[in-house]
Amino acid sequence: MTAIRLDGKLTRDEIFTDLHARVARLREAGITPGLGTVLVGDDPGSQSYVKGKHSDCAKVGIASIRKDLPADATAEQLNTAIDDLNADPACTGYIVQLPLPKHLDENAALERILPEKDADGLHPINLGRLVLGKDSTLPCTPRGVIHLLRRYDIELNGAHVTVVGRGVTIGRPIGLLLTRRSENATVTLCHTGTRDLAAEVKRADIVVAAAGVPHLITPDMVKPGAAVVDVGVSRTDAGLTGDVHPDVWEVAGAVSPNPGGVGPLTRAFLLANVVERAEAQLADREG
Ligand SMILES: Nc1nc(=O)c2c([nH]1)NC[C@@H]1CN(c3ccc(C(=O)N[C@@H](CCC(=O)O)C(=O)O)cc3)C=[N+]21
Repeated sequence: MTAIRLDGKLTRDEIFTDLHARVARLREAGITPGLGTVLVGDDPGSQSYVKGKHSDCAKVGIASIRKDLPADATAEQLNTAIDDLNADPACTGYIVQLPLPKHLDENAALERILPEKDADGLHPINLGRLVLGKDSTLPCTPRGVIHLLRRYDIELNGAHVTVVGRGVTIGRPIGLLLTRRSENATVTLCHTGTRDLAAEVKRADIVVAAAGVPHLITPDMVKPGAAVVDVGVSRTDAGLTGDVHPDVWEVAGAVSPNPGGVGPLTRAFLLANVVERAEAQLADREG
């Protein structure tokens, strides 16, 4: 038996079709959504992600603004780039690409972003609103995971989801989304301190692997028929390697591969957040 493939690229294309139409409507009303990116340094992974985000923008008609700083940029230079985007009316939403070089403070950078321009949904105000159950800009990768599962009719209501990894971009926030009444899942969050990872994964109807450890999830750990979403990615000598061992395809009912799974959806929901911010601006203007 081999698992069905949760196809992130196909699903991304569907989202782009919808966004393209919404962007056209905004432009007719005189608002062009604009995505800004702040990239510090020349890490090849980050360079390639940022490039991908700007080429996605071109596909759906969103303007894009790049601010690239050298690896030795000072906190003042970073603050200036953030303040410029906060003040720029052409930028309706933006991100500071993570990770930042070690000498810069990521939390300080995230907090400096105007919450209404936070395209990542990682500003403390937006994360706090999510905890409180208020409308907020949602983190892109968790949104992508949930959209992909729903797209392939994988039942979330009552499902047991085991999340592996406690990072701020996925592991921490995805539990907040999945345990809302609208998703109604039960979530176990595992990390490097988890005593028996295999047992926690084995009980899951859905496994979300976001640890960044190559092939951490092996077939013996997976309940037959479970859905496995591979979010973690590592750059190895052999190329990009996900957290899920390829033999898991023989046991699982559905697998979201990496690459080709959640990554394209992270980018799609980044654009969706930018479009939604611009739509909110339009509603304010007309309200
Ligand atoms: N402020 C911030 N926001 C982020 O959303 C953010 C970030 N920092 N830092 C790094 C991570 C990583 N991330 C990815 C986005 C797209 C792919 C993606 O599209 N991957 C393709 C392959 C692309 C390739 O080959 O490089 C795929 O999975 O098929 C992967 C990873 C966003 N991140």
